[in-house]
Amino acid sequence: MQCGMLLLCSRHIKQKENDIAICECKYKANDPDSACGERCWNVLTSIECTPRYCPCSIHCKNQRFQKREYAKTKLFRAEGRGWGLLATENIKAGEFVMEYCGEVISRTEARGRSQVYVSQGLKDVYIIPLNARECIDATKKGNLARFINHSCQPNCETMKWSVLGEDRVGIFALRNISVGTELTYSYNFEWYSGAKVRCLCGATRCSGFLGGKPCGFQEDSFAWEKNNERYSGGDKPSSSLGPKKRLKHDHNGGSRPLPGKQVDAKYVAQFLASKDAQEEVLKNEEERKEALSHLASVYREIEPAIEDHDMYGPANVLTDVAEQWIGASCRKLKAEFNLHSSIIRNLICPPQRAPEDAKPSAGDPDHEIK
Ligand SMILES: C[S@@+](CC[C@H](N)C(=O)[O-])C[C@H]1O[C@@H](n2cnc3c(N)ncnc32)[C@H](O)[C@@H]1O
Repeated sequence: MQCGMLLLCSRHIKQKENDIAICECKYKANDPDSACGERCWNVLTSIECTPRYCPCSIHCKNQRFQKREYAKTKLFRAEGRGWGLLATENIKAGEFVMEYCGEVISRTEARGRSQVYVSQGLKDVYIIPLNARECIDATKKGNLARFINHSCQPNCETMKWSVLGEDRVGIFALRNISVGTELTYSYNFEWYSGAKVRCLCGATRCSGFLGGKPCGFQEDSFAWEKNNERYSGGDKPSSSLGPKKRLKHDHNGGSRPLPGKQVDAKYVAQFLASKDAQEEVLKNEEERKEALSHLASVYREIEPAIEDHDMYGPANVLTDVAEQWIGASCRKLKAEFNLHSSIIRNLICPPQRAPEDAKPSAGDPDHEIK
């Protein structure tokens, strides 16, 4: 199997000078936030400043991955969940907790490895997605972040950052975390495991199992193992906790389900009185189909970026990708609106009717054309 690089090591690819993002911050001694704080353009776009290029030089605060500015933590035995990680200092909301380190491998490699791990009887899963093409595997090589357990109501989250031109994943506090609290984040991404693991996070709104999102190679079945409460061995989950259906790739190539309820325009058109009205509705239906197929082709093009968005939030979607998606979505919505409004308009207020049809039958005020 081909093995990728290890994030624990410092640098692998030399970043091209042209690709270095340089912010416009100016260090002011009386304003600590001036040196690459929350207002820094790089911070806002989840990019770490590059040493020697940052205008704030040694004062730059936006090199947390590079300088390993981790929160203080310690391992503890988490009941029923193996090892876990505790905060040994107060951590403020938004603070960087630590990087998720491990081997960077392709998604194909991750699938292969996960099958090998399952066959070797390894129960704990340490593979998380890095971007649309790669994963981080901390099974054999990693840092303390590999011990952070899942919670359905987590106090931390994962976020993708660009560090010296490479994607890296960090754990960040979602809220203020006081000393002695267990650190958790949601494993709500592709679940690289052979079995669904019963969640013991104890949250009131616990989803029941680890790994919320369906993953290409994962079977839609539970591996019921005896005498192991962590692996769905005990009482069976209620149907609401049952396996989620995997999203199938639809005919349009998108892995997203398209809207369920659709008007059957051809069927509706036959009830319209005038030929003009029928033609208008059918023309709008054609435009709606075109817009839908355009949206599907845009989706195919930008699928990797959309997947990144799902994993790490809107901050990671490039502007041109977002614009393409919004443009195609708006076109589809507009076409749908035109279709629906033409149907309603032509049903309620037909443009013209033949004189015979238009004549209300005597003594029947309900049939009067308004
Ligand atoms: C990244 S490891 C976390 C560290 C792990 N507890 C250990 O001892 O090495 C992920 C594994 O921990 C266990 N785990 C994490 N969160 C859990 C939870 N909420 N309920 C049950 N098991 C959990 C599962 O076995 C999962 O595959």
